Amino acid sequence: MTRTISLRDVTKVYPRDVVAVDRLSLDVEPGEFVVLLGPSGCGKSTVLRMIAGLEDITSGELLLDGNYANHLPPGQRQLAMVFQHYALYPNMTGRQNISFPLRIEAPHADERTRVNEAARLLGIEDLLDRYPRQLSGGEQQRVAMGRAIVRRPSAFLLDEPLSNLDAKLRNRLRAEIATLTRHLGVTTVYVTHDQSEAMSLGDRVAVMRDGVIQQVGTARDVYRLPENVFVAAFVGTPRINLLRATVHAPLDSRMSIDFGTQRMLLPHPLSPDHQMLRVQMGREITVGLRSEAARIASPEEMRPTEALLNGVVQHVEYQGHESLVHVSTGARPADVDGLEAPRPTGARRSRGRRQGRGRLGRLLGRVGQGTLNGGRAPVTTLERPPPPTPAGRTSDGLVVRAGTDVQVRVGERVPLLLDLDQLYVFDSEGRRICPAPARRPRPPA
Ligand SMILES: Nc1ncnc2c1ncn2[C@@H]1O[C@H](COP(=O)(O)OP(=O)(O)OP(=O)(O)O)[C@@H](O)[C@H]1O
Repeated sequence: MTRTISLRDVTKVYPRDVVAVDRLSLDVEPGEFVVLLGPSGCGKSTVLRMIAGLEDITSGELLLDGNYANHLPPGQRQLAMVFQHYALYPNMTGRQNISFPLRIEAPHADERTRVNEAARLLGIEDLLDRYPRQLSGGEQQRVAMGRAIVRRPSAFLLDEPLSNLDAKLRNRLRAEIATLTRHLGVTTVYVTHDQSEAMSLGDRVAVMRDGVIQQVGTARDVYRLPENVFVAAFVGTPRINLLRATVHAPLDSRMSIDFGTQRMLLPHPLSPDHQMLRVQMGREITVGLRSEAARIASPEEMRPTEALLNGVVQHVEYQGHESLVHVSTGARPADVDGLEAPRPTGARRSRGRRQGRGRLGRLLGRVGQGTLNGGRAPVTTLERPPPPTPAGRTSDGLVVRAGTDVQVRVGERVPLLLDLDQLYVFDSEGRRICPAPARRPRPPA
């Protein structure tokens, strides 16, 4: 059996008025794998713990298979939770650890078949007689998973189960968890602050910030259609380039986006999306461009949907199959608050960041650095070239993906062709206005 998990307007207030979760609603369908993704302290674990029954719900409703479940003790919820810290009993073997929940439920039953079955699924049959200290981190986490699945739960709640492991092992176990939960067909809610983990695991990803869900969607949707600048900045590597800009819309000439040192003329006639920008005239906007939306190429190669910018190469990250080129264009980077919440080493994190800020005020604020320059469609006006920046300084560089055939040197001035179909614009409150909410960007050529 697998379950539906529904949260309706759920709020959690800890002592001293710390609002950890704020009117959160989410429906997880039977067999679905949903990832809660967000920076440290945004309330992910609290949501999981409320579903598990380890935290009381301050207000709102938890429904399990449509039935009100706020009051059910953890043991009656038939949910299995796996934590970041494996929490194995050190004086028990793998087999004893895995069988422990069964022995609690039915002390005299023979649990060997179920333990063997769980061990086979996890590929740890040979490790059952070892103690935790004789197991690697990945093996310990498999035993912890074994302890969770042996009860044949109707849902898994996984709280950063891989974060203590090294990157290689994490990737491997990630794939194993995806295969295992699919095989078992069990509803899964998985918490992580690692966006690449979220994107590779979940049927859907719920991006959280300050106790509030910002967007729920497939990995593709949250990447390609971020509803606000926070989601755009939190999801994707390298981080989306974000630039401050203004819309210039004179009655007698073409509309443009100004980045300060460079002006990007919008193609005429305006696309429906670009028409939406007219109302932003005079207000500050944020322009977002992912690294794959710009290319270093000669202006003669410019396509009708591209715009030209010039920049100066600041730094080149060689990645083998490609290079990430940091280019200074002289535009002002936009900041998004809260993306980089420091991750405490202990279990608890900072609190009470909510006071004194409106909801939308909190939205803007948290993006890291990113730099972009706007250039613009069929015609780009370079009013003045960007000033060269000291070599090695990359914080204000627009990051552009380049193939291995593109050879550039630090300090070199390069043309950038920007794909306008992949241009995001966010209003002064951080909401995406372009592509318009009902429209989708075209896939890259
Ligand atoms: N028992 C508690 N008492 C008081 N405040 C708490 C308690 N547990 C969590 N908090 C606060 O609630 C907020 C959300 O915490 P939570 O652990 O849910 O965040 P998280 O997104 O899971 O973070 P992390 O990724 O670091 O695990 C934080 O501000 C945290 O300090």
